[in-house]
Amino acid sequence: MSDLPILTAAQMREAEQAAIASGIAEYELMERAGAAVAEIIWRAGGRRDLLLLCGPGNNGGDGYVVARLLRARRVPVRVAALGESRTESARRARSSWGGPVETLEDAAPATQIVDALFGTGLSRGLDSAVADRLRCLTEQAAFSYAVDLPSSVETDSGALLSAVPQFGVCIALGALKPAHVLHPAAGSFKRLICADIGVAASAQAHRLAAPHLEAPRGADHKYSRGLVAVVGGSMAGAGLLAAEAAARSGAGMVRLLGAVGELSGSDAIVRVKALQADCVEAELSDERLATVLAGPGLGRDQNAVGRLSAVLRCGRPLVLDADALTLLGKGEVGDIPPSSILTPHEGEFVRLFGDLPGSKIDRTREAARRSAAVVVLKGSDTVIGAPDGRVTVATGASPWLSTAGTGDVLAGLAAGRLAVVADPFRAACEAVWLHGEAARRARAAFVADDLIAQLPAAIASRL
Ligand SMILES: NC(=O)C1=CN([C@@H]2O[C@H](COP(=O)(O)OP(=O)(O)OC[C@H]3O[C@@H](n4cnc5c(N)ncnc54)[C@H](O)[C@@H]3O)[C@@H](O)[C@H]2O)[C@H](O)CC1
Ligand SMILES: [K+]
Repeated sequence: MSDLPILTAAQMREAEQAAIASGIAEYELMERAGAAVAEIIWRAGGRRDLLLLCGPGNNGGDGYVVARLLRARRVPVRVAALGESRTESARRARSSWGGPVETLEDAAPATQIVDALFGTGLSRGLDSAVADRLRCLTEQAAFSYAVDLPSSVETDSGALLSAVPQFGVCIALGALKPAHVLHPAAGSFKRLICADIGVAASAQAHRLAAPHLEAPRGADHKYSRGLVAVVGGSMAGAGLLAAEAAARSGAGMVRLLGAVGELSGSDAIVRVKALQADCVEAELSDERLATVLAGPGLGRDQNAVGRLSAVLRCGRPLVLDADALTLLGKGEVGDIPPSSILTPHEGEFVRLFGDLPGSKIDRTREAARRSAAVVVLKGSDTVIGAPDGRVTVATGASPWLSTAGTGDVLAGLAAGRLAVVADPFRAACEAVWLHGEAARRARAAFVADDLIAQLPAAIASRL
């Protein structure tokens, strides 16, 4: 998996303009885009009959290039257009096609369908007749492709501006856009391919890539590999899940602070009785501690407030999750220490940061800037933001992860990786990737404990 750049529509236009300024003609970019799309379709579909739906802008222009190139390979191609072409490049591509152009209403279905109606220039939802026709034709095709983006998705937010059919393949041109990684738009295709069209795209946002992990060195010992303290609480099972994940994250040692003797679990986890804030404070004064995690099963009563306050004062890099985030959102405890990792779900995020504007990427980036912490905004599209503006988005997470305790596992993993690598953004990225990989390996109908069992293999796969 590569860390592909993610560009907004405006950033993509800038990159395109820079390419044009460097001497590549705009029409040449359209030819490259069309050639990349045609090649992908040709390899998968060969000479199966194909219907191209072309819109009025440059996305439609790409479509006419695809039509011409596949016709040259003797694919039976038909083209249906939504009105006249409105850009110079699109008119040139249409006249180079030179073949018949049907209307969308009259076009008969085909084995393969290509949606080149709208790309990054879509400004509003499709008219209902157009959306209906696109859905019907796509559903009747055996192979379906969206050029750059499925028509109807908002490029920068991933929102659906009108109903979108399910496409087989989406071919992103030049770079990924937020809609390729953010839901619901990212759920409107089964497979995503990013085609290189020779436009250099540098971005602060990337798709999360598989990490490169390091094995311990010969001279390492349990403290040099990272000592993690997990501050448990009234719901002891959640704290134990997090501690178990931290213990299998590559860290050297895990201490679970809370009630002693209530739960089973790995004997490698050192249980320390620490029910009151002063006991927690004393335990967290250990100089060897690399990271402290608080939140899973912490509770929200006055005792929890006291213990969390001790955590926030302890001066170690923190991972804060669940109840810790809720208490922080209520303003009942101190501020978030810098260099922490916060792992909110949507509800916790809104309680902490309010209703921020923009896409999930924008909101996460802004929250990280405001809190000076790494923010992991969880979901089917988990976004990780750093205070300096870097963002990664994890795609393709197993829907089976929507089960109790998986958030506790992620928080424990983040704390463990933070203890190992001492860099909160890197640790958060590694934790999210390993969590997704453990879920992939656990396959279906798993519970949170099963993810923990998969962690050593997930880590071994990246050494
Ligand atoms: N960025 C690149 O490097 C390259 C991009 N290519 C392709 O170009 C499109 C973007 O093209 P653009 O002309 O800006 O926009 P669209 O084709 O998506 O459509 C704009 C067109 O449509 C009108 N419009 C918008 N919404 C609607 C609507 N709901 N109903 C009707 N009409 C609508 C709008 O007014 C414009 O007229 C990008 O995605 C790539 O596919 C290149 O060809 C290669 C380089
Ligand atoms: K499209």
